[in-house]
Amino acid sequence: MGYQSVEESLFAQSLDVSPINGQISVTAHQAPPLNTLIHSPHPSQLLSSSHLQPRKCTPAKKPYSTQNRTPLRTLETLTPPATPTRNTSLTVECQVRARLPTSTGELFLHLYKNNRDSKEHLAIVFGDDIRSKSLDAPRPRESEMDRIVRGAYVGRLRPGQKRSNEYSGSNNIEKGNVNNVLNGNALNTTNDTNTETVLNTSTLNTANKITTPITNTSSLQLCSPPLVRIHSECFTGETVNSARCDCGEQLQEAMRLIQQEGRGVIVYLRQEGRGIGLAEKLRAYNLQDLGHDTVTANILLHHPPDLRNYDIATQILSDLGVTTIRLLTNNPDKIEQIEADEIKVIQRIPMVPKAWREGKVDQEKQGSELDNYLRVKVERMRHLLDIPGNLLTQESVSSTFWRN
Ligand SMILES: Nc1nc2c(ncn2[C@@H]2O[C@H](COP(=O)(O)OP(=O)(O)OP(=O)(O)O)[C@@H](O)[C@H]2O)c(=O)[nH]1
Repeated sequence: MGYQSVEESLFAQSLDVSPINGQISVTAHQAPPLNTLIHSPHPSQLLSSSHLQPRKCTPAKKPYSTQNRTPLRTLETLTPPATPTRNTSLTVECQVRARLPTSTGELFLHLYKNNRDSKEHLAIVFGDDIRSKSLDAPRPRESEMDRIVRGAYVGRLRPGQKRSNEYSGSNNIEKGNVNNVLNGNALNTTNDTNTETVLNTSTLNTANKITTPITNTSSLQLCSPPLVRIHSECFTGETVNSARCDCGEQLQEAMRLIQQEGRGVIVYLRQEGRGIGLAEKLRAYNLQDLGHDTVTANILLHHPPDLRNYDIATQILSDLGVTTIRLLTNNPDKIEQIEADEIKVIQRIPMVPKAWREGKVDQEKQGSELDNYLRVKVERMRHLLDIPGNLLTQESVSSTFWRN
């Protein structure tokens, strides 16, 4: 990830951010507190904004001026959770599964626990034939009712049901396959033809893993590896409809596309703010309001541009028996990381934001915060998206800012 300006590299000088095995590795070297950085003469001389002019700074006992500010990042907390030898000790287990009817169809929400963090990562599963091995595996001393309550039942529950393997309702699992499911074997609909496709395409590089429009045919549903989205939590975009990013739209679109096919998975990872958490993301928003882009704002807060990793997602997919996939993403880093974990991505399906679908942006909305956010993803985070023609003629926000 290249630094874009002298100031950015100065702020980041306490960090080495370099990719190792597709992972970003971060090492801190005595990172000075943020207030020192903001008030230190050199970077601030480069700033036009009066908000960041140097002012007298007496050494404070606390590293931050705000009482509630979390302490400055230390070496330990700056290091991303993943290590180059990933996955050896990571395990995930589906704790509970439940059916959710939605306005556009039905899904099964799977809640996972893992031995690395205490977050409730989720798999949103469409289609009855995708089953969690860890959920279906029998547990010591559990009763039939225990199995039902944690969601390890087959078919649909009905009032008064007493057994977890009583087949009921209409779904894709034939009666004869119930035993398969109960034995922990997720049903495999991949046929030989498909395997061939996988072998033939496995040498494609990430950028070339493109893309055919999704067609809604029943043969596709039966033969194709499932459509998958690995989505990172975004409270602002998904819950309060922030227009700073396209996260809410992406989640909705992924649900629509997968529901249209009738089969697939959204792994919903609790790595808010590209892994820095909501509080830090909100601080980053304030820096963005001062004119910094998303990457620079992270660096100013002593974070790497993207702190996420996807090994919990790959473990969840493996648990669901979904190891060959068609992935909804524009992010090549995501593809590289999950392929390193032995998930085969045979097709990348781009997620083109609505605002950019026509190849040019509505003149009135041009230059919006969303445009800037998307543009930075393309220009600084390698995202595989075409910038609309009329935006290409504009300078990006960050370069304009630094020029002033
Ligand atoms: N630090 C930070 N995180 C943000 C910001 N805006 C959105 N996010 C987070 O970014 C994550 C989504 O990442 P994106 O880069 O938009 O998309 P992606 O998942 O990498 O790529 P796609 O698969 O193509 O969608 C979510 O965790 C959001 O909370 C921001 O301004 N700063």
